[in-house]
Amino acid sequence: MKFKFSKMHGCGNDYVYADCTQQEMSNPEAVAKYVSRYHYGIGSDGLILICPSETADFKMRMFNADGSEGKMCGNGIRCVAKYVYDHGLTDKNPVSIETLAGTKEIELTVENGKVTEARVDMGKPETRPRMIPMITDHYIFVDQSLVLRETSIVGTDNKTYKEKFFFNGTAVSMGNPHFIVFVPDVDALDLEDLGPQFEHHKLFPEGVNTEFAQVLDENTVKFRVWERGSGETLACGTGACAVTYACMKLKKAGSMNKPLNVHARGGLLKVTYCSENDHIYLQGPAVEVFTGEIEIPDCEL
Ligand SMILES: N[C@H](CCC[C@H](N)C(=O)O)C(=O)O
Repeated sequence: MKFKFSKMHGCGNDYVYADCTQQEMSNPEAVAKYVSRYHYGIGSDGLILICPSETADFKMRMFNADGSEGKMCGNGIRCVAKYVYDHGLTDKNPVSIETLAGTKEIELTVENGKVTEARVDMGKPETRPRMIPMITDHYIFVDQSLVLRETSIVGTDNKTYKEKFFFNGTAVSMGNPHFIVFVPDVDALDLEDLGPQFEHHKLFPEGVNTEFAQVLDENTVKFRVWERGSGETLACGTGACAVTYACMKLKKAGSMNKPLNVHARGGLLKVTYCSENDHIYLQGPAVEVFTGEIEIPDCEL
């Protein structure tokens, strides 16, 4: 199977993008696994398809490195908007893109005919447990935060994890599930060890993206992320929005209608909570690195 692709990233959260406006791709789950392998494929956090839509200008389908389909991708949707504008598929600005988490509107910043950054209306954050989804039996809430105390957990992958860990976190959905844990020093964490324990915790029946956040001052927070289906990535757009909402809800940082500076390992995202419509707005760069064509042996699919 052969297809043309564009390699793009938002703050280092990189995906392989395939233009499927003329022809759909069969078994994208298998393609996502192949292109994400860092030494045998192209190397990426996953695959994003740009598809036609009956209800919006375009549709985005995103697949994590393990082939699982995500409902929304904040860094990815900025790159989709850049792709369709730069490659002449549309001259609209703003552009609307349908996702499994609803249709999003993206305002483009254009310099010399190319999109350099974009601002996404990410919609409303959701914190009701059953909407995350999160099963909160046997857990307690402490001042709106969820306190996990486990002697040992068996994950949804039936592995038994760490004898004891204790975290105080907050769950927010941006159309996909996030659990935000505030820590004193994100750089001191061993995410390879911690990440899977949250991702596969029975508390989250559909898995979870986990952000470890460190407040630097009232206008600045930094975070690392262990993404569901992709592991640690250099940035997570929906995660930055979830972190911003958690910071405001717990009065740790940020203020309404003013951008919070959210530093991911791969770059800076500016996130604003608008009190007028309860929507969160995500602003950040979108970069096309190179284009190419790849032939994937049928035996790999
Ligand atoms: N791993 C996520 C999808 C990608 C989100 C992230 N890359 C972003 O920029 O929002 C999930 O399965 O819900």
